Amino acid sequence: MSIIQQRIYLASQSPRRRELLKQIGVNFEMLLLRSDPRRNMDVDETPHAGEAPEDYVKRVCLAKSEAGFSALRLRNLPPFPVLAADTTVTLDGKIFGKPGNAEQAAAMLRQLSGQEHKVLSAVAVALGDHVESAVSISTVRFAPLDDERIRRYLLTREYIDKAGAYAIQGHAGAFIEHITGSYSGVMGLPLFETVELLRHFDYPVS
Ligand SMILES: Cc1cn([C@H]2C[C@H](O)[C@@H](COP(=O)(O)OP(=O)(O)OP(=O)(O)O)O2)c(=O)[nH]c1=O
Repeated sequence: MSIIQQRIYLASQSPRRRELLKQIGVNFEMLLLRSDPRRNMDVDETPHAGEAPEDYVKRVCLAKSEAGFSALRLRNLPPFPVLAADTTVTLDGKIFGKPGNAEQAAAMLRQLSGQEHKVLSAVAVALGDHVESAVSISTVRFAPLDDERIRRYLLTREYIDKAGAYAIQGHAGAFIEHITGSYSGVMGLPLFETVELLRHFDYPVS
């Protein structure tokens, strides 16, 4: 007989992931790894040389969920499943993480302009040695963006903290001519894959 898990932890600082989980009625608690002074579990988010984008996003996501589960142990919290995610944008094999400043954001948006890119979102759940993950891949085609449009977008500051320097759920929604895949995945947490994984951990999702 399987045990029904009534609670999960979300190991994420991302407000988008919180919103998306709430949207589907998942009962979760936040696990803010970076706020734990005892931990030295910073996840290595630097792409390794020659690492394929899909391998990269999966590796980082698994590392976040495993670091999250270790943090539970350190804090003597009850061992419920820990969910984590990672999102990256990729164009021509290049990985676009979060821009460090407005110039980097502008450079990313100029490259995405008029092109089709992929958004990879990995989700992972860890409960001790039981760790599972899935990757959602979406294709997004941007309209051509001239410098003036990019300049105005940067003024919204919505590029901050977003992979690829844009947020589909904000003003950049108007840049998108076409998308195939998962809207929630582009936003940071692919809900279909998330629910599938949670079921494997006996978490009841309607
Ligand atoms: C492409 C895109 C990304 N994003 C966001 C989702 C992620 O929060 C962020 C990518 O960064 P991540 O490194 O995946 O996550 P994070 O650092 O924000 O949060 P965590 O604590 O879980 O590691 O980009 C959007 O909100 N909308 C979009 O359209």
